[in-house]
Amino acid sequence: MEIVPEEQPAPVATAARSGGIVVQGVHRAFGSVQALDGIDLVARPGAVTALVGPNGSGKTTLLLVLAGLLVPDAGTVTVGGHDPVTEGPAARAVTGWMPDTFGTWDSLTVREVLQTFAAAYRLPAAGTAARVDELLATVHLSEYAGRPASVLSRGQKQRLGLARALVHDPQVLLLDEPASGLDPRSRVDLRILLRSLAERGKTVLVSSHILSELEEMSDDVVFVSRGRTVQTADVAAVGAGADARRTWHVRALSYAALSAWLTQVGATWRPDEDVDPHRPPADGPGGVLLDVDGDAGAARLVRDAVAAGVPLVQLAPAAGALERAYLALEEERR
Ligand SMILES: Nc1ncnc2c1ncn2[C@@H]1O[C@H](COP(=O)(O)OP(=O)(O)OP(=O)(O)O)[C@@H](O)[C@H]1O
Repeated sequence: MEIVPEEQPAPVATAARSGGIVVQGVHRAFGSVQALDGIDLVARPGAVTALVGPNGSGKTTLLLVLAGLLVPDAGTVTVGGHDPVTEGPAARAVTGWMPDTFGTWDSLTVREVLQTFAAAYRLPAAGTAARVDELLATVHLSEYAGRPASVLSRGQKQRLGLARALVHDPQVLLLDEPASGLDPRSRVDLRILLRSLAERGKTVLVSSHILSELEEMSDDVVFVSRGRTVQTADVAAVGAGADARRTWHVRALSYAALSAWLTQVGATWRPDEDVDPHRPPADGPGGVLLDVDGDAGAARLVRDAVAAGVPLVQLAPAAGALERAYLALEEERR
């Protein structure tokens, strides 16, 4: 039985004990580049945790450490209750890993790729065929089962990589940019699949630059920069900054009426990106970007615009909550 010292903070101890991920003070350098510089992270079982940070901030390096493919220079790591360095086989048995790029598996069919991984994880041969069929159906590759894996498109390869990561029904799933190359339908499928895995108690850690997508599927978010964690947050709480001043897209059936009214009431606005500021629509529809104080301010805007006869058709935040939080953090760190 694994013993977690009592003095550890509650979320850390819980995540370590119950099949989550715990990273504490991890360092890893490549020559003179300090890719991880004391990073900390907790990913809970039963939740999707988003790993967010600029290019080169250490996300892939961290995921490689968690997958047991890179040895950290310092710090401690627990994945599904095991240390990937000292308990490699046990950690790998509970970990599914989807890298951002794949090899080509030149001589194997799509089905054989999954059979090979099933054998590597020592799944009982009797159940393998059914498991492989189930996974191929999950990632919508059944019709490609007999085709060489090397001829798959980029997005299809991503989906095969996801099936590969799931082959042994791992407790912990590590996904590096899983949505890149996926078409819109496959992105929705990915989101639904990751949510359902979390609901089954799995620990899902996913890195991506598509913040709107992460916002829809994640429970927690860990922002990293220069190899360190800069903030950890509950995604719902990030979205709850309802009082903050932010930019909205506002669109009306008459751009002229909208812009004239906003000017008259002294609002801070500018033409939206699809409007040519030198030739604004004279009597057609069009939109503006408008700075408004909080959700209450947006509600007042709609009320006043309608009362003034402006034919409003759309009011939407110009960026999602996660994107705003990310940009604000980046701004702070400049
Ligand atoms: N094998 C390597 N050899 C040398 N430097 C490396 C190696 N792998 C990563 N690095 C460096 O470590 C830093 C972190 O890289 P990493 O790939 O972890 O970032 P990332 O956050 O995943 O970036 P991206 O969002 O662009 O995928 C970068 O400065 C990168 O150049």
